[in-house]
Amino acid sequence: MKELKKLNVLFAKYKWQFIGGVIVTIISRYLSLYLPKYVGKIINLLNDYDKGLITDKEAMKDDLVLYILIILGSTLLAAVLTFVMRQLIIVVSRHLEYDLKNIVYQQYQRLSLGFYKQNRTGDLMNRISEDVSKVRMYMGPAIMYSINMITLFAVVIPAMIDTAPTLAIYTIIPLPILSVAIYVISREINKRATLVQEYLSNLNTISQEAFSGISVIKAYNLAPQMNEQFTQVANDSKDKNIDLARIQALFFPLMVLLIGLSNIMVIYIGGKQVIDGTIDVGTIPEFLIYVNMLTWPVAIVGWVTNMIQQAEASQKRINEFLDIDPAIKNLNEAPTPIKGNISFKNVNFTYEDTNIHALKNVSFEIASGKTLAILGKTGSGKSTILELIGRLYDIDNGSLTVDDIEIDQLNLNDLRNSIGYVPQDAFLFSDSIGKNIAFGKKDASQEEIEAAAKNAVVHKNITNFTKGYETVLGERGITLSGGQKQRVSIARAIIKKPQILLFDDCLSAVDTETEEKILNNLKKVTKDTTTVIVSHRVSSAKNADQIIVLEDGNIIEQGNHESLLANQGYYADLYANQMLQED
Ligand SMILES: Nc1ncnc2c1ncn2[C@@H]1O[C@H](COP(=O)(O)OP(=O)(O)OP(=O)(O)O)[C@@H](O)[C@H]1O
Repeated sequence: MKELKKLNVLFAKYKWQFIGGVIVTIISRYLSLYLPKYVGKIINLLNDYDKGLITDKEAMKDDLVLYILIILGSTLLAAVLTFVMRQLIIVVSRHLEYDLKNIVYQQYQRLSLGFYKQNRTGDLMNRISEDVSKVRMYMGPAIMYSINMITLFAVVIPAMIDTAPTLAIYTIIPLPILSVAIYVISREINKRATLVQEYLSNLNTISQEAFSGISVIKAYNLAPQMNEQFTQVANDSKDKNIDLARIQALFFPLMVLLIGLSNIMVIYIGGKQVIDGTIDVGTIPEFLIYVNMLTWPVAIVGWVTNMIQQAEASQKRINEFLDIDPAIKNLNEAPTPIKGNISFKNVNFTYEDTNIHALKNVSFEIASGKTLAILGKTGSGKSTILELIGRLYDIDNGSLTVDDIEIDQLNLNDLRNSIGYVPQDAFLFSDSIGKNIAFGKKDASQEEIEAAAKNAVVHKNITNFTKGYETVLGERGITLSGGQKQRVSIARAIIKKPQILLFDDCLSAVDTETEEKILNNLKKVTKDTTTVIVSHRVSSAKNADQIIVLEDGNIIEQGNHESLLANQGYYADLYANQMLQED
């Protein structure tokens, strides 16, 4: 229960509903005692009449009607209260589930990029859906059934002992056996159900990958292999389902058997006691009802125990994420407006998970409003520089300042708000193109959206679609070409009019002519914006105020187009090669 303690804060928020739920449960269980008591009385009355002990038939009839009305009234009231109990406790559990999901989601948003690189999306999704659902089972049904069972025991057992103590002991004996048996079975059911779940998720992964990669599958004629793989996993999944069905099939017969045994015990022992004259005949039906009232809650003890164990395991997984301190924290809540002077002095950076020393003693400066281009072979550390400017990671040592303030001393929100970032692989949401562009600026008008699209040279492509800016992208919407995606992503960044623009090789999928147009437009609209362009193409870099060339995390060349050409190094070679290709 250690892990579940974390939920107490949440429970406290709804304590009155809980207390109400407990009170209502106690009253409703108390009312349910009237049924067995009065059934017993009715049988005794009829028995007395049968033996000729009652002579006033009319008075007896009146008593019978009264008893039946009492049974009806108490049962009805108990039913209404049971409904209220469910309303209180189960509704609270849904509120708690909602609160918990929000807490987990907010924590996800706080966590740094490194966390997402280390954890699989499926796992993140599972903790917020599957695990939270299992915890809800503890917060709702498990607690409700436990309260129900405890109160039922507290009222029924004293009533039984009060009526017939010996018979009560014999009747109660088989119940713990039932409880243990159900516990063992439901544990096995859970084990098998978990396996079924795992196989189902394998099946989902295979089908999802087959659908997403359908073009590769068709091009390589891999359909038969995929079929075979799918059939294999589907077969395993079916076997696991059958295993589960087998054990589930045991559950109810076992319950019926044990209830039957308890009933026989009541009739056998009770019958003997009636013959001995120690109890009335009406006590037998009264006890039969008690047994049936107690069986379900007792059976449920095993089930509830399992539910709590599962919730404990799930909450442990949730806590693992909740307890993580984000690697990147905002150390300054005071506003720090950003102008965009960026300076790297002997910056070193190593990726913790791979231990790759991605930047080695990197130094350069960009004045506000100037453009820096970064070139270099793949894996040389270009994107890493952009990630450090966006403070997605903190540097190991050296100094990285923006407007002469160490980057970690800036208000993180101000820093991020001042940056327009276009990643290497443009990610667009399954929403309209217009909304995807406006994502960079919440209150953007249609004119602003179109102006950004025009500057990113994608406006014409968009207006060619039948629905224009309303065209929905994503799984069920249309898919844009690589170059179109990149340009929509650029429009999203520039609509924000940021102080710093970071372009991570985001012109790679557009032809050089369009690239030229975009860069010229950018020059006009981002006059005061510090721009960093990562590229493999000299054409993207040649007009920059400053160019650096990286190799294996080191700056090997630094200057502008002319000085680097004169240098006759990597840049000059690259330029010569690329000019040759264009010719
Ligand atoms: N999140 C990460 N975790 C661990 N290592 C990483 C991570 N991102 C990049 N690296 C490693 O750091 C080095 C520099 O990567 P970076 O992405 O900065 O290169 P790049 O110059 O932008 O390459 P490309 O031109 O292919 O995009 C590479 O060796 C890469 O494998």
